[in-house]
Amino acid sequence: MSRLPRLHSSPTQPTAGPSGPTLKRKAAEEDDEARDQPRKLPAIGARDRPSRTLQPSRTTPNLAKSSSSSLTTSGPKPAPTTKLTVPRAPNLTTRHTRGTSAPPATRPAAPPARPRAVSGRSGSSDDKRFSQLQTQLTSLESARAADAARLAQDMEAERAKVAELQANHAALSRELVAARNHELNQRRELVHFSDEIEMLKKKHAREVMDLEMDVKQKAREAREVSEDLRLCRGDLEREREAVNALKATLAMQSTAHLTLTTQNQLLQAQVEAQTREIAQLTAKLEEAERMVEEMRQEVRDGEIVRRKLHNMVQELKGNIRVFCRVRPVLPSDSDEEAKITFPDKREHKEIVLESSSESATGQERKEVYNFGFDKVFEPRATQAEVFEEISQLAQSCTDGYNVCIFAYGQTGSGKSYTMEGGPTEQDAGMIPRAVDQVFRVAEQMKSKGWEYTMEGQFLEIYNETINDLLGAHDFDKKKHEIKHDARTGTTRVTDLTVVPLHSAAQVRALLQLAQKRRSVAATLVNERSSRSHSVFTLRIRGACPGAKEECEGSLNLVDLAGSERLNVSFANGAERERVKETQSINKSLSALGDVIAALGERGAGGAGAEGKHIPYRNSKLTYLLQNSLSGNSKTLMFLNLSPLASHLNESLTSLRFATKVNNTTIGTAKKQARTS
Ligand SMILES: Nc1ncnc2c1ncn2[C@@H]1O[C@H](COP(=O)(O)OP(=O)(O)OP(=O)(O)O)[C@@H](O)[C@H]1O
Repeated sequence: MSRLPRLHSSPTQPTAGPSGPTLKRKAAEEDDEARDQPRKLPAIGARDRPSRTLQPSRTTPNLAKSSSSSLTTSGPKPAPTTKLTVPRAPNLTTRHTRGTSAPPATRPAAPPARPRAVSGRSGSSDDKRFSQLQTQLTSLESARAADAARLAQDMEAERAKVAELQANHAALSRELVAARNHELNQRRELVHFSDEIEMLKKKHAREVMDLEMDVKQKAREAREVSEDLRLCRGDLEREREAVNALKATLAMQSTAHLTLTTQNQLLQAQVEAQTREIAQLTAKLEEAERMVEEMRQEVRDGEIVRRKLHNMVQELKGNIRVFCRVRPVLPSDSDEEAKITFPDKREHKEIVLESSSESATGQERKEVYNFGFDKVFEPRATQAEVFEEISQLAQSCTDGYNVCIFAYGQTGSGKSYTMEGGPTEQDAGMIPRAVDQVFRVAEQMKSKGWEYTMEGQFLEIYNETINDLLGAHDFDKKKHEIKHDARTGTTRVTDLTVVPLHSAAQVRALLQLAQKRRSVAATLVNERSSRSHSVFTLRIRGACPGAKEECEGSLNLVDLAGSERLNVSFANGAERERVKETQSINKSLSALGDVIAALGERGAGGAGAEGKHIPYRNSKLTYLLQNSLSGNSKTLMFLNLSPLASHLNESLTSLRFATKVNNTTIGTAKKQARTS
């Protein structure tokens, strides 16, 4: 390893690297080069071994001296031989020796040939010259002989030197071989170290790479860790805040806990006191409950008594009662107002109509018609005031009685207004108010142990045909029949829609639906509501498990068709249809009159009164209302009157019919009640 710096610092050795030749290859190349140029090896060896220099022979200066002297005299001057070339010395010496010891035979013969050719051109000068040359030649020959002798001596000396040089050469060759071997070893070592260095470099590069990756990985991890640290710090900060908040809350809670503990102790003391109080109160409550039960029983007994008394009052009022109502003059009315007065300001039971006519003598004849009914309502009477008078009947209905309220009067006299009313709450008529009342009473009766279920149906009788106003089908499609149950005193109409009723609002919606269907069915010549009877029936079933009592009542609210007489003499076309309607209306209304008259006769007693036939079957209306008119019902008739003078005659006819009804006694209504 100590030699590594030298290898790196050498200018001839390229540094190892991925692009340049490797040290090993370089050494191999140098080795090959050395083999190709063996003469340079001593120089390499000399470089490796600087201390060893080649020593010149002791005889060399002599040789150089002799050669120089011989050349100076006999040929061109030889090149200086200060640098001794060891291998040539023997060859030179050998040639030199051969030249001197055995000179070629041709060389001495050449000079005589040239004088021969010259002597041919000039005689004496040539001879002279020839003799000079002969002289020179002789001197030269002698000089040459001397030189030869001297050269022979030199040769001997040179040979000795050559032998010495050869010995030196052999020694040097051995040294060279040793140097080569050494160099080879060095090269091997060099290659080995180069390989080692290469491996170390690769290992180092790998380690560096690994370390770099490690560094990157660590840097990444460090970044992640610092990010985590930052987040953790944030979390920590928040947690600290939360902990601080919790500490504050805890402090508050501790205070609150202390307060509550104190309060709790106080409350426990109170609870104990109250427990004692409760025990006392429980005893009192049990006593009170016992008393309540006793009072409930009293209420139930009182209710039975009230019903009996209520019924007695209704009976005293008469089973068919008649209320007369005169509508106000409307802005649309163009006719003169009739003279109608109401003299009974206290009980409101009288109505007086006055008419004036001219007698045959031209005198004014005044006629006064006085009528009395159960109640007479002036035009200014409100719907609420009218209903107040009939609310008792709605009460009877929940008590298990059949109640029938119908409106009678000519077209436009206010029947529909009285029964159904207008759109506002204030204008609501008898049907919605009666239904409200029934639901209200049913609710009140709950506290007395009564539970009610209700159902409703709505039909019209048009031209003696029953139509279902709550049905899903068109009018006049289904045939409906009226069925009476003599045993229960109830009436059913076949295939009629019966709707369970749960609230007064639902009943109002049903009434609106029915009204819409009637207006859809109306034509130009046929104001259907005026030309048909409509009957809304509310059936109520009540049960009082405590009293082991059940009851079933019904409320029939009837809006009759207009009762005016029509001149039918010359009817044709559309009028003929109207005549048919009027005839059927008249038929049913006169049938109603007949039924009431027959009932009156039977009620009045007399011969054959008991077995008097009541012609209920003469019209659909009377047959439907049979149970309501036969004494098994509390019946109320509204007589609606027009205030106009032009309607006076119709009003008088209606008043007479109503008086007949009012005077009729139809028997005593029976309560539809069962006890179990
Ligand atoms: N007491 C009243 N107060 C105010 N307006 C009334 C009163 N009675 C009736 N009317 C009005 O008189 C008009 C006719 O009344 P209504 O339609 O009730 O008569 P009707 O006898 O039912 O007629 P129809 O037989 O043709 O059905 C309606 O516009 C109604 O609002």
